[in-house]
Amino acid sequence: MIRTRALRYAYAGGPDLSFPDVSVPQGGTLLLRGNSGTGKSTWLSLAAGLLTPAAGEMVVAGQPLGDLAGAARDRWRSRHLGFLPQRLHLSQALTVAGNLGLAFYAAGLPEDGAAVQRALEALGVAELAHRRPSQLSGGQAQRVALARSVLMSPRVILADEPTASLDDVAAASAVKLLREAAARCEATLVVATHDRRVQDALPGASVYLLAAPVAAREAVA
Ligand SMILES: Nc1ncnc2c1ncn2[C@@H]1O[C@H](COP(=O)(O)OP(=O)(O)OP(=O)(O)O)[C@@H](O)[C@H]1O
Repeated sequence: MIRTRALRYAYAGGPDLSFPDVSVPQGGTLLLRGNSGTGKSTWLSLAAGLLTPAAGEMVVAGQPLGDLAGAARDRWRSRHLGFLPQRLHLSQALTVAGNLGLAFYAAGLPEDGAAVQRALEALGVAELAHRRPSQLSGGQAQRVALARSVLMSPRVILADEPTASLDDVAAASAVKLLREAAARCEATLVVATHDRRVQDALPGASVYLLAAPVAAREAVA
């Protein structure tokens, strides 16, 4: 589950962002919509505990994030959160399997090769385990990154613009994979996007529309 109340974030020298209150049950789907610059990536970073809000409360997978700091926050993120970033951040120095193994390292857990294999199989990319990320197509790399994000059976999966620069067929497939991965983990799924196609592919999602920050709205007026 995810619940926020009166959430705000202010970048130093940047806009003051206010977010609508959100409430999604465990296993539910949240679609964060909004034009470029409305704060979608910022909201995801707040939910991941990578940024600390200027004001307000955020509870993610039952954990009030304000109660966590430092190492405890990093441990919580590594164990309970799956993150599919817009830029996939796969290390070219490692194989596909090695990239997934890093998730265990980050969580302070011994590497579980069988779990890596299972995650790759579930996403249909097990035969790519020994390749380098540079040897993958865009769609294959996204599947690998998704396998990495669900490796720990997270309580929450955050996806940032998962359909950016994909054609209609690939976009529908990316959203379907995300939905299926979330269902397998019984995770809450959050998709942040300005892509209207995603909403059609996520029937039943709670939709929250982010508005432009106040300074930007005044600049347009
Ligand atoms: N590090 C930063 N310092 C100052 N301002 C920032 C910083 N990062 C983001 N911003 C500003 O905060 C606002 C929200 O940015 P954010 O990246 O969260 O939006 P977004 O909705 O994810 O955009 P996009 O769809 O283009 O990725 C924008 O006005 C952006 O310029």
